[in-house]
Amino acid sequence: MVVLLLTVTGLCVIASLLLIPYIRRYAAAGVCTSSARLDGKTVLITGANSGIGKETAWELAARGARVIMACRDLVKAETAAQEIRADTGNEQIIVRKLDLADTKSVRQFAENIMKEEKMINILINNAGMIMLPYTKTVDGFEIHFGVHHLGHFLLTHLLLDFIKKSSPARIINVSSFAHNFGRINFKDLQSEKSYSAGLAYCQSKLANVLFTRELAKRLQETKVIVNSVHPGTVFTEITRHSSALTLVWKGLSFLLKTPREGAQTSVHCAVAEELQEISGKHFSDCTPAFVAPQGRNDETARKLWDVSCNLLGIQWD
Ligand SMILES: NC(=O)c1ccc[n+]([C@@H]2O[C@H](COP(=O)([O-])OP(=O)(O)OC[C@H]3O[C@@H](n4cnc5c(N)ncnc54)[C@H](O)[C@@H]3O)[C@@H](O)[C@H]2O)c1
Repeated sequence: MVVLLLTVTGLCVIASLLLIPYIRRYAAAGVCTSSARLDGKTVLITGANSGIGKETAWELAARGARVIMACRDLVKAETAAQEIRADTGNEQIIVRKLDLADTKSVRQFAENIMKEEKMINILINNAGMIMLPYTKTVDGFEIHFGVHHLGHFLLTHLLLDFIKKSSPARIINVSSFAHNFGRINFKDLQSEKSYSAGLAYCQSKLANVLFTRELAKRLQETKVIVNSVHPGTVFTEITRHSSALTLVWKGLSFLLKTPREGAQTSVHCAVAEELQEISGKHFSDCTPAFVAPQGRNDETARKLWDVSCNLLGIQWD
């Protein structure tokens, strides 16, 4: 019994030590130090009406960018846009409807953007959620995989030629440290045989890392770079679907990053001059970060790409 208790305590201590760098608020280490301006550039951010996305929009608007906030809820998005316009004095904040859980909405959105806009210099695939009970997207995909991976995969595919024409350009996929606990279960990608909301989240965040890796390879001859990001553990409303997780988040809030701090790594990847040639990497606290072995597997990345194309009925060579 004593041995068991000591072992469990020891494991908890080791786990805490390993996790501390990922949950602790880095007052200085995680701040984007670049002073690059984005006047004349256009940025598109998904899920920009709250949390990390909203603060990313604020930061990039303050640097002079035209910011397109791609959101599900137009009322919330317009309220957030008004705040950003008032705070930054930048009137170029555009709100557009996008539901990543519906491929028709993604297609309509991309079509409208390419008609309305002259360029997209920075695409930030940020929208997300966690701990939903088993839910399917409009097209029948498991919600975490469908929104985080397939929705953003399709959006990027549809906009890529337009982004290439706007280059130099950058794509940022907001993933998570949670990718470390993920596995791509090709035998049950939609978690129909067994479902765990946590594992579905981890699988989808691993998919973000693998997508980044494969896309970077395919963009080698272009002036478009793509990187993934762990924003830190951030006190946002992302826990809204789980009251237990919301309690934990509130209890730990003094340790967690604020949304503004959580936006820093996305901002860094979007603007830092020294990243102009850096692609296919993963960042945390504005520095290159560890990628789990399953996130570095080229065969899995290629297979996931092909399977994603099949699921979405698209050709993307
Ligand atoms: N908060 C954290 O600790 C943390 C840690 C690691 C990674 N992340 C990632 O950061 C990103 C932003 O999360 P956040 O913490 O700011 O949460 P948040 O809930 O504040 O913001 C997520 C946004 O995504 C939007 N969204 C969700 N589903 C959508 C859909 N189908 N179509 C369009 N928009 C949709 C929401 O409306 C919301 O505006 C997510 O990808 C999340 O996985 C967050």
